[in-house]
Amino acid sequence: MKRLDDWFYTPAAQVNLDAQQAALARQAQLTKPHGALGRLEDLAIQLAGLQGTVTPSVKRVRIVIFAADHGIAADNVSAFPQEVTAQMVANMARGGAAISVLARALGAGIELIVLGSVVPIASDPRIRSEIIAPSTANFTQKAAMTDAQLRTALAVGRAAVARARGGGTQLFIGGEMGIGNTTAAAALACAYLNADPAQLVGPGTGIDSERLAHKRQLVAQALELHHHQFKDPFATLMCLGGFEIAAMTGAYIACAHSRLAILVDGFISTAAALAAQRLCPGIEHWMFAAHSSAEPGHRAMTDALGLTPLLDLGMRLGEGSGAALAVPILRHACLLQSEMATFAEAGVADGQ
Ligand SMILES: Cc1cc2ncn([C@H]3O[C@H](COP(=O)(O)O)[C@@H](O)[C@H]3O)c2cc1C
Ligand SMILES: O=C(O)c1cccnc1
Repeated sequence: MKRLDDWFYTPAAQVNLDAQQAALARQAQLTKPHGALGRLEDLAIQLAGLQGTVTPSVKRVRIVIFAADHGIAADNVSAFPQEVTAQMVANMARGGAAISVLARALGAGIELIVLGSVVPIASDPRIRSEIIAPSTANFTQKAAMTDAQLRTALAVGRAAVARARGGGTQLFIGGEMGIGNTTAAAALACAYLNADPAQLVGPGTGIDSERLAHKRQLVAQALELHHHQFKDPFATLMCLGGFEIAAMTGAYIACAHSRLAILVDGFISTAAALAAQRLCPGIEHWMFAAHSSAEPGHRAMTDALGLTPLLDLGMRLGEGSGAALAVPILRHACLLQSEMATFAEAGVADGQ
């Protein structure tokens, strides 16, 4: 049952406009032609507004990976078998996944949370088990999850942000692992954007054109089955989402409530961001889009959120990997804002 006083409907915190204004003024005094640092200037100014300081910092980065299996995987929508979700979580715990390498290189903290797995995950202190069910239901037949399951998933994300906040995190990255989740993400994108599966459903891990046509057909079938729910963003997420997508949605909303900047990764993360924006208005001001995913349909979502991706490396991995690669850009934007000399300090003549 929808209750408007539920925490996830609370609008995002207001950005600190005074800090943003002060950062803008400082940019004009730094020893460079006005605007010469391009988007790095905008990033520093936005971060100043989010962190409430003229000298923002994103030294302390937290990456939280949410993993879960999907009922829709039974319909052959991925190039890989469903067991890969659990196998990749184990790989992440051992430090061998792409995101493990990137997190190490950044000195970023990483947390692994499993919300649903068809393969039992061995007890491992590096993996947090928040199992809701082995997988979501197949959304071509019924709602992917129940109201209670969605609330639990959202709360798992919120709790992860509370732990990150407690550790002094300055930038939050959500990553995901879940075979079949590009189908769920595409279905969500179609529902929230009222778009055609032909435009937004793509090959994910790399299926051929015949299976892609089948994947589009399944999404169209799910949209037909659940369309009467699409006026309600919560019910839309319940019908079409995944546990990991919903947890990421909850995490993003908690960031926007607790004044924590969000770096959004690729296709699946952006679907979670879109869900978050429909539940929690204004959250897009707390977000940066890290990169353009090669998955077609990503662009429609970043456009709808009003976000311009920082990188375009042709990546289509997920795990938070594209976001990790964009961290140095944000870090350097902050360092330039904080450490460059002003014209007055350096004795350099200012321009007009
Ligand atoms: C080895 C491997 C590592 C991954 N890391 C992220 N994904 C990505 O691929 C999956 C989504 O694609 P689809 O919808 O086609 O299944 C997700 O788990 C996503 O994070 C991976 C996929 C595989 C196979
Ligand atoms: O951009 C992503 O997040 C993505 C794209 C394809 C497969 N897995 C993840």
